[in-house]
Amino acid sequence: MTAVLQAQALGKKYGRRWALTDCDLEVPAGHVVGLVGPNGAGKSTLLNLSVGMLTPTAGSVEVLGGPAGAQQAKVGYVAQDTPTYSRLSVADHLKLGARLNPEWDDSLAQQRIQHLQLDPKQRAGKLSGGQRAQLALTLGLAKRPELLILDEPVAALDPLARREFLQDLMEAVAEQELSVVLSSHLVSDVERACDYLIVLVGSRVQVSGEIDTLLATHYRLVGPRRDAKNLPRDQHVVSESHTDRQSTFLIRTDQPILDPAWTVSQLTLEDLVLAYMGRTAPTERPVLEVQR
Ligand SMILES: Nc1ncnc2c1ncn2[C@@H]1O[C@H](COP(=O)(O)OP(=O)(O)OP(=O)(O)O)[C@@H](O)[C@H]1O
Repeated sequence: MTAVLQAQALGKKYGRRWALTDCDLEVPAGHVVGLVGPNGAGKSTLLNLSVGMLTPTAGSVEVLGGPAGAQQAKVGYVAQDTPTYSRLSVADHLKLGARLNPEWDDSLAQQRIQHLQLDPKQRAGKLSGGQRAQLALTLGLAKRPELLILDEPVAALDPLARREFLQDLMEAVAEQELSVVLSSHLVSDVERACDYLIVLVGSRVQVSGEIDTLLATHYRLVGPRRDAKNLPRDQHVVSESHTDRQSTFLIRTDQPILDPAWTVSQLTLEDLVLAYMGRTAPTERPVLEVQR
């Protein structure tokens, strides 16, 4: 199956600073992908490279099997600042969407606008931030793309609207041949809506994969103090902490854990994300919001 997003040694530099480095990804179709990471991690940079709005400094990125930027009819993109035309009304935006997009689903767009109780005559510039975000998301969905890329789509929405929107997304993925990549600061949103995870910290992908597989291959080990170098070779340490007598490791392994000295437990998604987020140097330790 064609990867919806494939990056090889992808990098982007602004001036002297790398915003994204050595990024290798192969995201299969049919997923809702959660791209998480702290402020400044490189999420928007990766998404902008994926839609061809930025050109790579190093490596390459392909979307739906073709060069990024050459797939505009098949890719919907809602940027972080949910761009709309402030002087155009809600209805004008839908007309524009219909004119620009060959697969435009006008009944979906009209139904959503009605459900959201947006006044079609209202100018976008007079909408609240959340309403503007909803309008931008409606345009993205009604385009009927194969891949929908959303940069912090729900940040401006209230909790109920956020939940409903994520639900809509999951339904759209189940019903249509749609894949979604969305960035978020909120593990709870990822937990609710996503089945594939990419953790990006300090311009590097720390981990990526199907969430079920990631959860099935990560463990917390608690037991008598031990040095990480004495663990079996298949056990990759994600994080570790020690007291005088006890060690706690978060590890990744495909193999069973046979050592009876360990108390072994599964990780939650939040544990897993935070463990990878904590792998940067303490001075640049990121903060991830965990909201319920
Ligand atoms: N146009 C630009 N010029 C210079 N530096 C930039 C530019 N855009 C982004 N950066 C820098 O690149 C790094 C990654 O930024 P990016 O916007 O991709 O992060 P992000 O993970 O999306 O952050 P946030 O969660 O705050 O939106 C940051 O250090 C940022 O300051």
